[in-house]
Amino acid sequence: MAPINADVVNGGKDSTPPKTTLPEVDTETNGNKRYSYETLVETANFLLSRTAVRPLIGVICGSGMGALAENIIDGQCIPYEEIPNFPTSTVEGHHGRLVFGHLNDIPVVAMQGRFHYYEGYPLWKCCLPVRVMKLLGVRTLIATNAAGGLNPNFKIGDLMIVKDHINMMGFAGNNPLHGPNDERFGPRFPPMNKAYNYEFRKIAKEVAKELNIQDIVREGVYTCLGGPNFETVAEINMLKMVGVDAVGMSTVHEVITARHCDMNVFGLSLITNECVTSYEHEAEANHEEVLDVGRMRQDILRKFVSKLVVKFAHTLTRDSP
Ligand SMILES: O=P(O)(O)O[C@H]1O[C@H](CO)[C@@H](O)[C@H]1O
Ligand SMILES: Nc1nc2[nH]cnc2c(=O)[nH]1
Repeated sequence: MAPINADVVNGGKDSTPPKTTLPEVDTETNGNKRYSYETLVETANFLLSRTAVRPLIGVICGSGMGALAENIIDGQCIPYEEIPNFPTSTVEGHHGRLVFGHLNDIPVVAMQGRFHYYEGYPLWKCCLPVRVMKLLGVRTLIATNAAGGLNPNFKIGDLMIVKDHINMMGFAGNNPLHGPNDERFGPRFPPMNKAYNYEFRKIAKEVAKELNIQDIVREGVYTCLGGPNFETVAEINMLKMVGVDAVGMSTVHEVITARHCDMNVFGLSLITNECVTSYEHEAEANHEEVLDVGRMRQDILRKFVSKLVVKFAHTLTRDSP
């Protein structure tokens, strides 16, 4: 085989470097300059000028779970493209807008579309909306997601109350709080042993009974991997060994960011597929199936989350001075 001729690769005899189509980036930040507290205040002020709603609870809608925001009365939608400093959604099943309004009379803001690491955003940027919510006055975050089930007792379509998470990406040093810390958001070393509010988890189990959906409501440990590929058989078997019940590509970093700035957190996974644990298994995970299960469960999810919002808001009123 003839050797590769660098001149030909470079487009001829000209020794000037070839033109690249890649944008120039700041290599240290991969083109993603961190935003200061003041910049996020500007973003929050922009939103406050666009809506009269002053949300107490924020909801992040998982893949295919955007219908959660459809119960919002007087919903006022603001596309991410219009919001200063906001990233944009690139994943199917994520609308890409904030919806402000009322769920059962409780002022809320919902993200119809979240940001994932695999879209090319650093973790701090995936979590920027959480900090903006905090600046808007949000005190409780409900983070929902679609996830693959590892627990053999889980079925497709089950809802898993997140009891805890394992920050796999954090084990490798990739954390939304990596970098300089601004104490106005929270402390340098935030504790994480109470990440998912215990009282909220109890309330959610009671509400599940009231709605007679207790048979499909489970509780377990979630982990987030970077994605975008689904897992290998060996990876799933390893995750099972360390106690993971459901795996996805989101939520963990949002929860860390929310807890850092002292928000209360409730996490809910919709089990959209069974994770494959054997090489004989024919089926493969796919995003279409994930979205289909979201559609299948949308009515139940809407009822469940609307009721939770009211109960969670009451705990806030009770705690307020
Ligand atoms: O976590 P959410 O956004 O619900 O989405 C989950 O579903 C997608 C894969 O189908 C991934 O983005 C995974 O994270
Ligand atoms: N990583 C991961 N994310 C998911 N999102 C929905 N299902 C899955 C899954 O099986 N694995």
